[in-house]
Amino acid sequence: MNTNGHENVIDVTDLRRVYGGGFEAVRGITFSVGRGELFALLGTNGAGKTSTVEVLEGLAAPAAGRVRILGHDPYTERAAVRPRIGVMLQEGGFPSELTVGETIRMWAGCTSGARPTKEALELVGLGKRTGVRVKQLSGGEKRRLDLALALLGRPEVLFLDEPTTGLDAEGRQATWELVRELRDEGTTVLLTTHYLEEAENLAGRLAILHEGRIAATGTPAEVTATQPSRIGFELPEGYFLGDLPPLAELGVIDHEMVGRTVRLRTNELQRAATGLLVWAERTRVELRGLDVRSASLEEAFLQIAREASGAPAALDASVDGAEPGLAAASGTNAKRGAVK
Ligand SMILES: Nc1ncnc2c1ncn2[C@@H]1O[C@H](COP(=O)(O)OP(=O)(O)OP(=O)(O)O)[C@@H](O)[C@H]1O
Repeated sequence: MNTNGHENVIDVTDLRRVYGGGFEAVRGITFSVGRGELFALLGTNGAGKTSTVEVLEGLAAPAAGRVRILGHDPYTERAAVRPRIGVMLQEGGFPSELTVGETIRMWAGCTSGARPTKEALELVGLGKRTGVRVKQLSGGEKRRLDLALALLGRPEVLFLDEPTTGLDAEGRQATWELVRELRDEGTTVLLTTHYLEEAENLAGRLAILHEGRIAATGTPAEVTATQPSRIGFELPEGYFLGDLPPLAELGVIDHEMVGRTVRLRTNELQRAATGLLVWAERTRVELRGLDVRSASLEEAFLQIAREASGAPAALDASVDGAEPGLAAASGTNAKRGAVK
């Protein structure tokens, strides 16, 4: 049971995974997912997402720690767990000479309580492709066939490893819609993705993995709230940073000025924005290009990954859309200061 009194369908405690040769890809992670929740695992390439999910799916044993899926050990009690879960691997391997219809019928033959194959294919938008050989499907269509196979057994728990990679925008939206419907029907979903927008749209909670450890976890709003908000504007000609109200008093934690563009970071967005606007009003100046924004999940992700690697925070990430760190690394004419 979790703290809300709901049954934990996925329970992971101090999980470690070590590959032959001794490389520790997962270094002690703990999280749980309640029934009907959609939990996203995010992380940079090689962070350990697939290594984690494979253990949860019962495909590999943990080196240490405890994993329970629906109350069972997915590795040693595979027979109890497998019929109740659906797995969409990152790379599904289908016999390429079979047609879509033959593939799903073959799968249905091995699945207890399978949905009608026509229904599963229609759910993923492949209803009209039954006669097509798998080798003739596009990459996105293959991903959708993978999803149809994962859904076939009406799973209580669905593992989706990068389900929308290779899908066009329309296919991605359709998959999101389907995943939302499944979640609303009570399916518990564990999703790994590189699309932060996908996690922001679908996940009730998420964890950001970095080098085998959880660097941040919570609801998307909680994770983004850990990152400072940003304000950017053009300082009018004839004005200098020193003409602004004392930035520390506005709750600004650091700032930089590149040309006439001022960028600030703050954990007190309303106070900082109000202070600046009151100053501008009193001084009768216009703050051109004023841009006030909370961190997005993407910014939070990039910043958390940077911090976890020991790199300094980037000031200019959201104001002009540059990749965080680029200006900090190369901005020779940038004046930058931490606000004491
Ligand atoms: N079979 C293996 N043997 C040795 N090391 C491996 C093996 N599989 C993965 N690794 C290593 O484990 C680490 C985690 O890999 P994993 O595939 O879990 O990351 P990921 O977060 O899923 O990455 P991606 O986003 O690129 O899919 C990486 O450093 C990877 O090189």
